[in-house]
Amino acid sequence: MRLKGENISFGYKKNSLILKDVNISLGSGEVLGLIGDSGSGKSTLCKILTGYENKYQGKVRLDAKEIPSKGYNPVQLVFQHPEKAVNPKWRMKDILNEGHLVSQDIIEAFGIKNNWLNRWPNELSGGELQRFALARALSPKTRFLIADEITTMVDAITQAQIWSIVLNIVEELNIGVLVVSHDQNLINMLCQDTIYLKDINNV
Ligand SMILES: Nc1ncnc2c1ncn2[C@@H]1O[C@H](COP(=O)(O)OP(=O)(O)OP(=O)(O)O)[C@@H](O)[C@H]1O
Repeated sequence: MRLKGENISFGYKKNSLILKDVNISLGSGEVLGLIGDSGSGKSTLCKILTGYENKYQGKVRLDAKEIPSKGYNPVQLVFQHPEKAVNPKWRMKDILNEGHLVSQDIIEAFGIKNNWLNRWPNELSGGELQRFALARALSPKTRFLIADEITTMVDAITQAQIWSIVLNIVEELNIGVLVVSHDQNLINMLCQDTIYLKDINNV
């Protein structure tokens, strides 16, 4: 399976593009890096690839098809701020199992402790919350993971731990991953290939 963005152009305002004719292609089981200056549109491209932003020009295709707009999204986005991706009025066990019942294997792989499950989101650290966000995103129905600065908020040891867990799971499930980061060393360590996004308004 292949996720492709073809000739993607997008601007938040009329006559002011942020992305211009961007092409990106990610296959099952591949780990692709996306690097670029701050403001070059990396997060915007992530939202387009996952269907959260749909007023763009160009095509996003999963094999030859559009990403389904209803039901489970096989292209899952996890971003830098897990606290913004969860309902603050839900307990962690409900957040975790919102889309599907997350397997015990995945819960254990992410080191999610039993006593975290009854807590509210504001009772966990950013790194702990991110483990929940990733555990629920890596469902058996997920085909691609768009990882937008997912470990920027944690220390180097936790970063290495989280990525090692993610890479094991995506390998097992043959999921393709887009790794978005400012950190060239991290990208070099994780990715087989990298694409660079230029800030088209600052060249
Ligand atoms: N909702 C929005 N409305 C208007 N402009 C926006 C919106 N979101 C982002 N932008 C602008 O679009 C540009 C690209 O933002 P984006 O977050 O995609 O960049 P980025 O490459 O991910 O940046 P960073 O590395 O700093 O996170 C920036 O100039 C930003 O100010």
